[in-house]
Amino acid sequence: MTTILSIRDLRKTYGDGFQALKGVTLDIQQGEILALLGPNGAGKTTLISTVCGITTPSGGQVSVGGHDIVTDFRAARSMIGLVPQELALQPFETVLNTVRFSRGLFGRPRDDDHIRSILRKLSLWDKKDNQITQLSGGMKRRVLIAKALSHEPRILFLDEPTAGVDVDLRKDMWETVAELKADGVTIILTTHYIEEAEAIADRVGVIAKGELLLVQDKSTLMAQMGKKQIEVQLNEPLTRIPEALANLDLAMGAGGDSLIYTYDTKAARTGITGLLNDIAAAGLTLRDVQTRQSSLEDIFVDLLKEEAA
Ligand SMILES: Nc1ncnc2c1ncn2[C@@H]1O[C@H](COP(=O)(O)OP(=O)(O)OP(=O)(O)O)[C@@H](O)[C@H]1O
Repeated sequence: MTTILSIRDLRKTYGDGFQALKGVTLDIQQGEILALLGPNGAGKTTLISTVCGITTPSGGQVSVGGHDIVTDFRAARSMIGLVPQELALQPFETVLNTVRFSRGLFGRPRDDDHIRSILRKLSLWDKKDNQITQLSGGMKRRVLIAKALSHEPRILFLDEPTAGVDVDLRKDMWETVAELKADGVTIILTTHYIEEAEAIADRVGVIAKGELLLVQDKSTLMAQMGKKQIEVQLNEPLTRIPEALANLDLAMGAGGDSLIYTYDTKAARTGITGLLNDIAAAGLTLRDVQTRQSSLEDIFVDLLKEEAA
């Protein structure tokens, strides 16, 4: 694996003294999709803006394809495409000219074949002569992506690509991101939507109050999510777990009137049938059974709670 973006101890203190980034360290591998999750004000946009040179870092280093974003800014920036949160577009310009113009801003020679292929990929070719103002919100978002891809960047930043977007359009956007990845583009996106991270990311990072709390493979996180608990409520409270159930790795609920069994939802055998049989064989009778599943959302909320404590 090749590291395409390396962020080391990145700090940002705004002019009013507010510390928006408190030493973020992160390596991004070529071709991966990383989703950055975090509550409002966590520092996600600041992180992206700093890497893209819109905001100056207060400390730390960032290099893009080996180019330092401060001392070798042009080379670093030319490798990056940025899709901002706001729909900042010239309303009366045509789609084609808007995207062509963006490429020119990076000093790249005109290449209509490349622009055509981007517009085709983003299903915008039919609209190439339309003014931006004639497009739907979803199409405008696609134009922002086309602009960001116009100069052939290797890394694409998407800042909340589906904020306020309906479900169909969100799924559409996920497909577009998957196609870009298939073309070898590295993608870093910020999102408030946990299901978005679940749907498209290879890795998930959680950021809060300017600190990166966790970065992990999505599959590892999903394995954590895959845990489910079954709580068996008993008619008679226990003082201790009966000997006959000792090999089941059970926990006793508060007050001793329930037994809690944790299992992996993805396992071929969950062991629930055996559990219920063994409980009956131990002479215990059930009053009720409840199941609980921990989700990425639970993990996320717990992390933020720990951080606040
Ligand atoms: N120019 C600025 N001057 C002072 N503080 C700022 C400035 N820009 C952002 N901040 C503060 O820095 C913090 C991080 O903001 P940022 O926009 O990076 O968060 P975010 O994670 O992208 O949030 P959201 O999810 O709401 O977009 C916030 O508390 C914000 O108020």
